Amino acid sequence: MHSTIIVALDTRDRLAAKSIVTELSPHNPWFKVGKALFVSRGTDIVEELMNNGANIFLDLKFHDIPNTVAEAVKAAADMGVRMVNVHCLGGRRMMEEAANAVAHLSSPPLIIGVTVLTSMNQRDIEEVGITEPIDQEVLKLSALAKDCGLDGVVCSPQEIALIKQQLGAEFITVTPGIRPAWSATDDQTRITTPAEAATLGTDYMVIGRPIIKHQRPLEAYESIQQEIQAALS
Ligand SMILES: O=c1ccn([C@@H]2O[C@H](COP(=O)(O)O)[C@@H](O)[C@H]2O)c(=O)[nH]1
Repeated sequence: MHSTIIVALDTRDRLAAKSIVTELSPHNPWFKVGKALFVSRGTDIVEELMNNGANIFLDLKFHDIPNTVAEAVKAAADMGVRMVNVHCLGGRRMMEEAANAVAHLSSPPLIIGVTVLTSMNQRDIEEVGITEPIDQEVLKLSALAKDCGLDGVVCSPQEIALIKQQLGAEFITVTPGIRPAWSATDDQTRITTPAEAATLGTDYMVIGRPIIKHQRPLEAYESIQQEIQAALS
């Protein structure tokens, strides 16, 4: 069992992003480029990071009509990113076209479906019309994503066990909502510690503020890595 840390580069500042990448370079982690960095720095920053050898998760959470999402996924694959995501709520045809868009490639990016955002609690989802218990909604969307040919889902670490039990260990879980005991919860609600997420068997942990807002990002990263190793040993 192995859990890969993906560091979320949630900044609009190219130099700040580069400084974190350089500081963490001894560990060669994966990096996530999301909306803030991509909207301000575009494909240039992605290419720059990949030229330095980084594995990139392009977290733009595509949610649109099937043709538009398929074209966006193709563009992400052309860039050479290792992982890209779409919203499961885009539905079956959208997810199938996203998966089919890269199926012919020899090394396609992983296509991951976003289930229910880790910032949302039961009340939040009820307000937007979802009445199921949150874990059942996540499982339902995950099963649909798998049926459509996606490689895995973004979910809370609290839902890893349910997804792995019901959909198989090979179906990938990518889990934000990771908070070491020493860090603030921020806007996340469905959280666990890195040790708990590792024990539950997550494949990728997405961690942003606990590392990038820490006074010493390398120290934070190494402390989390040690916590994970201790949990798995
Ligand atoms: O459900 C989701 C989907 C994506 N995210 C993203 O993960 C990181 C988490 O950052 P933290 O600072 O560790 O909270 C962030 O980029 C989100 O956009 C998520 O949190 N939840």
